[in-house]
Amino acid sequence: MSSTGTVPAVCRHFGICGGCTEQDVPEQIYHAAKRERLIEALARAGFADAPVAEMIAIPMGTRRRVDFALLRQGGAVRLGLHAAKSRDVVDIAECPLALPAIAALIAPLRELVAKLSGFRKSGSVLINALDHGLDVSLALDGAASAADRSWLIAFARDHALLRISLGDEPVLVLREPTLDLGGLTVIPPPGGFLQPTVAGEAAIRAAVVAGLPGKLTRKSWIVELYAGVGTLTGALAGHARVHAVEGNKAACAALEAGVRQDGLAGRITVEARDLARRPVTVKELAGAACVVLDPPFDGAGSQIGAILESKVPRAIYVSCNPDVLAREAKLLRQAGYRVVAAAPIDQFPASAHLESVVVFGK
Ligand SMILES: C[S@@+](CC[C@H](N)C(=O)[O-])C[C@H]1O[C@@H](n2cnc3c(N)ncnc32)[C@H](O)[C@@H]1O
Repeated sequence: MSSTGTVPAVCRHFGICGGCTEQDVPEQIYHAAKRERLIEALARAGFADAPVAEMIAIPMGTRRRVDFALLRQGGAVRLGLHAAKSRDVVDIAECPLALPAIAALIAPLRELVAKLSGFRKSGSVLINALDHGLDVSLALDGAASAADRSWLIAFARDHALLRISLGDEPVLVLREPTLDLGGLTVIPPPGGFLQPTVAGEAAIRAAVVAGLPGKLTRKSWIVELYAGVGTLTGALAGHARVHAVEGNKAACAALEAGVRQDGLAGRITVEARDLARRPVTVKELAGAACVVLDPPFDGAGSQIGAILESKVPRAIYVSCNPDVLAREAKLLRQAGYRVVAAAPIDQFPASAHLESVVVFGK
């Protein structure tokens, strides 16, 4: 999207920080250009007249997952996002994209990591806002000392965090870090993947549920691929039985525990599986009413083949990469699918990134 520079950017770091490259584009032009990216991706796949809905807008100040980079340079610590197309860390004083509670931690976190002997030169700090507060996980490039752990504990108490962790190891849990995923409550692993905004997540969920086949019965079942911690799983289970497949073991364990805790074991089965190395097969897909897939940025790759060969009448594709979507949608068209609905969602406000949900039917 080309910047027109006709509205003032809201952040003082605009133009340097690589996070929000489109802040100065007037809203209407920005939303139209993003929707156009989905129209264009589907046209490239051979769906020239795909029914693409209006853009679902997400406001600034709502991002609930932020991964800040850390760099120690001389005596100072830089904390922020990378500069555009660079490994340089832009030291930030504000982040209007993030939830205010996350932005308020920027300065205190910088002070905290400066004191840590386990932080030598580079690292990162991932903040997830969950139902009742913030979950913070630090990745450092050295071994944390006992004193470092004491600093982390004091920081978590001072800022009333839910949990503070070193990588995936919790150092202190002050309150159960729960997350309501619309029909299922889970405790995500430290730093685990979450959709970046709550409103965007709800929009994805609504578009996926709206795309389900009309004639589902209690006995129908859905195969959900790349399920994460279950962002869509609980909502899907309200309509059919779900077999949820995910490659990250910690995410699977979180989802499985949530399913048991919420008494959904009769509706949802969970499988830890690397879909790149061991895709779900045509045989395993046989009889499913629908396959829902939400692959990582580089797409479903080798998993697509079995979907193409299967007789699954409906495939709902959640995408964060329009170029890969174009490639994989073309294969779906060649296998006899048409586009039933397509929804662009501004899950990454003020950036060129686009999230979309495309419903394919045979
Ligand atoms: C875009 S996220 C979507 C997660 C979930 N549907 C959500 O909305 O939160 C992609 C998911 O794919 C998983 N993943 C990546 N590569 C995978 C693979 N080879 N096999 C299985 N899962 C994989 C990631 O762990 C991540 O949970």
